[in-house]
Amino acid sequence: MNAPLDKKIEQSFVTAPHFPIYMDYSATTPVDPRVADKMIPFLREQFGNPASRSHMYGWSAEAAIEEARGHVAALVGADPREIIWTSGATESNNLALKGAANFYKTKGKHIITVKTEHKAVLDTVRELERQGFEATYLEPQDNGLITIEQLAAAIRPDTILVSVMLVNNEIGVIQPIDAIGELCRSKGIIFHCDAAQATGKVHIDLEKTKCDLMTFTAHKTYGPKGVGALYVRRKPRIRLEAQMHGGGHERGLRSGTLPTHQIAGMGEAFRLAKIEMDAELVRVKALRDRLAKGLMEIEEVYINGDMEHRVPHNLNVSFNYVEGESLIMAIKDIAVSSGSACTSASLEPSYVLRALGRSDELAHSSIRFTIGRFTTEEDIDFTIDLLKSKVGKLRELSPLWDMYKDGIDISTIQWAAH
Ligand SMILES: Cc1ncc(COP(=O)(O)O)c(C=O)c1O
Repeated sequence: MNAPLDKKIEQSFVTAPHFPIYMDYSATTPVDPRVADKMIPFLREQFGNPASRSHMYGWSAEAAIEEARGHVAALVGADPREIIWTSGATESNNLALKGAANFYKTKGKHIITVKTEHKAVLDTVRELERQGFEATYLEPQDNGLITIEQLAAAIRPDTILVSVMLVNNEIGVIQPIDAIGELCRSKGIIFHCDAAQATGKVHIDLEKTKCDLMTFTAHKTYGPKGVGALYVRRKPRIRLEAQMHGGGHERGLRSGTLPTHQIAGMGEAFRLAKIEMDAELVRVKALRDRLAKGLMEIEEVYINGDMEHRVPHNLNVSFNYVEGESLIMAIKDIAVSSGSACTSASLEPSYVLRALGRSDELAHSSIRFTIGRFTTEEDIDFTIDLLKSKVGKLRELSPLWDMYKDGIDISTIQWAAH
């Protein structure tokens, strides 16, 4: 099942003598060529260590880093001094959650998060539980969203930290972070938000939104992999316990020599996102609507997650009466994800779709289409035609589909146990 990667690539070339159409933008985005151009000088001439204070090499690297910090801050309405560089969203989530929990543990030991968060939050909270913290995992409604009433009901006198993501990586739904922020602030609780999937897709204004810690990563917004940032609010001031010790970089919060080329790339990616976001949202929404309309022409197709409170880049669809693995194999001409890419090594149905109340069968037969800056109308039309044809063919082989067509209610059948 888990063939080595070179074998998988080789096999995929056998069936598809070209790279498939990329529809997996939530796993990672291509690096925008303008971003790559911005990075190159820092790998060549301007290779200095930004912490070198005594010569031009260091100064020019430091200037690039501060410029990039300004671009990241500007996209989200923050002060540049509130941006701490990290290696990506996983590290930012770890620093935010472990850092805040440990700094404020004398105030209380209760943390609230949501069952549909990314593993970088869930596993970090689990680790904190092992260290003696207590956690509540909110169950989303069947549209993938939590309500403010649910959160209010879960808050206890010893709650110190709430972590709710902005945009879900599997279903693209947008959680109500303004209301969450208001509630947390009124109760004196720290609010962390994983916004890895949100930058360039949702307007973020941290001057207005009462969020204390926010996670970013470059590689979901046309920047390079391996670089991210954590927003740490200054007013009111949020304190963290550092998780990485060493040279005292980033005001002691995250030691380690800064990767200038990566950071310059993230800055450029976020600068472009700010300029181009509004036009891009309109274009991507038109593409997503075209895709949704085309796929809904197929019988027994269900969209997962709320369609209104959702980024236009995501369409997560369950194809009933089709075996998920067979479907993925049949549509190798497009690069998509079944559930989250981060968990696709396992064949477990997506925990996010399960949390929405989808049956294992429907969760298994779901495909996440995620599109973006370089997706074209031709890509969308190709995808619709491919899905129509392959779903039809797979259903021709399916006894369950025959039964459904004969009007038999499959849920009433008593299957023999093996
Ligand atoms: C919501 C969310 N959080 C965190 C991560 C991890 O990000 P990174 O790859 O930058 O560590 C991802 C990426 O899959 C994500 O989608």
